[in-house]
Amino acid sequence: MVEKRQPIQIDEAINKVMQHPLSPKEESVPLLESVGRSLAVNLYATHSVPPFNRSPYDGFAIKSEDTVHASRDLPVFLKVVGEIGAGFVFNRTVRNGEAVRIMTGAKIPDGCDAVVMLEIVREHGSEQIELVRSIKANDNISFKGEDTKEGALISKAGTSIHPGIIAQLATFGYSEVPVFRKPRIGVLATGSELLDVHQKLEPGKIRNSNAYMVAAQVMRAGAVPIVYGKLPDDLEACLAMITDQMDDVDVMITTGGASVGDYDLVPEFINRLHGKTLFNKVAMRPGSVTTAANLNGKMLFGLSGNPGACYVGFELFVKPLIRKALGTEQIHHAKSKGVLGADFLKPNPFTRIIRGRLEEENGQHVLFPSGLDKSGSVISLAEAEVFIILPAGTRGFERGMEVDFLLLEDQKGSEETWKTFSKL
Ligand SMILES: Nc1nc2c(c(=O)[nH]1)N[C@H]1C(S)=C(S)[C@@H](COP(=O)(O)OP(=O)(O)OC[C@H]3O[C@@H](n4cnc5c(N)ncnc54)[C@H](O)[C@@H]3O)O[C@H]1N2
Ligand code: MOO
Ligand SMILES: [Mg+2]
Repeated sequence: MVEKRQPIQIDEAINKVMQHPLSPKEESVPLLESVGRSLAVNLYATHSVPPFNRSPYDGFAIKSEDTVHASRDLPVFLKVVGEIGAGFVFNRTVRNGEAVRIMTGAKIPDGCDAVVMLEIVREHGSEQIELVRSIKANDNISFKGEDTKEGALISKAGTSIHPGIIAQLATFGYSEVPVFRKPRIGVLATGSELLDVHQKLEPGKIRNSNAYMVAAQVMRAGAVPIVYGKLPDDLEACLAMITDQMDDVDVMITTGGASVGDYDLVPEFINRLHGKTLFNKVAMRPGSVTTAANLNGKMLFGLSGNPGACYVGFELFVKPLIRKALGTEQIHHAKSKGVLGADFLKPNPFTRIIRGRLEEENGQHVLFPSGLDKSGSVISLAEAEVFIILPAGTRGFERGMEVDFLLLEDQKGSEETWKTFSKL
């Protein structure tokens, strides 16, 4: 008689996984290698930006009081006493009646309180300029600290480093950047039907797509995949591989054999490894057979062999664990609302997670399935950019109804868990 498994709700399963977090660890990498990594420290401004008052234009630095009465009828003439480009400083205090030719980015000379653009002065040789209007104090000055003051918090630990943050890191002198270490995630596909990617098709066989799909999901989540390829449905071979490699990874993922069939070995190898099963049935479709276990303090996920179910299982249960290890609180997918672009009339006792495509129509998000909505479908994943969430219940869903969806590519994520989904 086949074992009867007790399904648990998605949020409960996530909570169980998150009770076994990986502790974030720090390392240091060269500035440009930190792109896409998770910042390990709060980034504070170690000096004001800009660090000195500077000119935002090419022009002349002046004392505004010299121009108070300047007009077309009564022009003011100033003596040009020097010239500074960006990176240079004028080495004495400017006196009344004087001006310094100044280029964008150069430090405002002491004694000056305004800049006039080249376009609005009349130059008489290189020695003298003529002004026909008055200039207000502080005109055309980029003030020290106007961008940020020394000591301000710029970016929080756990933020994914993008080009804008690279600019901050460079500004504050981080040639080496403290980042959270990427967790190492082992990926092993099981199944006697599996061929390697380079192999020719044979009767009854298919190529191993899950190992590479999951490896890519691991990378998208910010961790390092250690791909062990494939093994046949052979208990001893799988046990040997997992036992050998467990020390080398933070988390182990297997795909296939998670269900109740004759060659479904996941329950057995968890047993043999004295693992503690956290769950082996989740009230969702696809991915209902997703299994999670704790083996001697490390997590093992037995994801379904069906590619659609495998993909969903990773996103919902493994990704938050990785995100937590990368120091962020936004461990879940960003969530939004849209309307269904197609009917889903069959009611389901389990929450349905449809791999979907997002379109904009009249300013509204409209959600479409991205292909064949079956657990075993692999092609529908190509266009999947969202998960459309259809709550469990006794009714189907019609085109035009509003539902929640999750974004798969979004880097920022969300702190909200599944508890917050609307019940339709
Ligand atoms: N009697 C029952 N049968 C099944 C149940 C059930 O509750 N009772 N659950 C079904 C559900 S739901 C799913 S999902 C699948 C889960 O299957 P397994 O995790 O045991 O996976 P396999 O049986 O090994 O394979 C399923 C399917 O996926 C293909 N596959 C496997 N590995 C790969 C891979 N690396 N790349 C691409 N495709 C792969 C495999 O050939 C099978 O077609 O069980 C249902 N059955
Ligand atoms: O796990 Mo199965 O994918 O629920 O169809
Ligand atoms: Mg099976």
